[in-house]
Amino acid sequence: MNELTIAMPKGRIFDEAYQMLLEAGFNLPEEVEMSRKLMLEIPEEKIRFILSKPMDVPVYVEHGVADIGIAGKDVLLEQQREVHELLDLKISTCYIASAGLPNTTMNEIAPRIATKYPNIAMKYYKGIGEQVEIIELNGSIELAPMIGLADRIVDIVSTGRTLKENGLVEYEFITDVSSRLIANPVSYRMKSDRIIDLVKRLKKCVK
Ligand SMILES: Nc1ncnc2c1ncn2[C@@H]1O[C@H](COP(=O)(O)OP(=O)(O)OP(=O)(O)O)[C@@H](O)[C@H]1O
Ligand SMILES: O=P(O)(O)OC[C@H]1O[C@H](OP(=O)(O)OP(=O)(O)O)[C@H](O)[C@@H]1O
Repeated sequence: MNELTIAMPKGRIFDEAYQMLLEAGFNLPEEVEMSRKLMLEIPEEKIRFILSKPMDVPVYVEHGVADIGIAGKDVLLEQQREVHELLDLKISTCYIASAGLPNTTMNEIAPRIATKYPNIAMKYYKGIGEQVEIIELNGSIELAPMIGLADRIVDIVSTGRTLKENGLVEYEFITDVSSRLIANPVSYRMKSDRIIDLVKRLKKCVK
């Protein structure tokens, strides 16, 4: 049996994704002590996990150092990497929307959009025929309209709490997001038995 290297996102997605693998019948330690270890070997299952930043999962998979990975659709849409998307796990669901201060219109000449997702935002505004200036930020995106840096933000909404607590309102829904199982195209051919088995088992656990 081939060994499978799985790139797992640390943070929000990890627990749900790991739980799904347990439900799919993989013999993994129930309590993953969240040590500082970035690589976890599970010899009984011939699985090795690498724990990475969510944004980096597709990088490891595209380069083939991980055979498969679990990544948010937001990250996949933003990066457009050469990976196969095998299954929608329907976990860590949220959506991407535009938001801003209430009752405001966008500056007509060069509206400014703050976001962690420059490609998604640019594609969206191009699609609706708006020419915008993108301001890329790495977090706390909601600050941008509050302090006059941008007319709108394009960001993830889950409960809506961050928008609300910062006095912002949602303007346009852009796209739904959930976590996906992705594979390196070469691994998919070379380790097809293992990967197809994994997909079949996970498919049964999708809720
Ligand atoms: N409320 C949410 N905010 C952000 N991402 C969410 C949310 N709900 C689900 N997700 C999913 O989780 C992923 C981000 O996970 P997480 O927040 O752990 O990482 P991150 O914010 O990119 O990492 P870091 O803050 O460590 O740089 C997203 O790519 C998205 O698919
Ligand atoms: O609708 P909600 O449930 O409030 O979730 C949405 C918020 O969560 C994420 O931020 P995160 O906590 O990752 O912080 P950061 O982007 O500032 O790092 C996202 O960028 C929103 O700000």
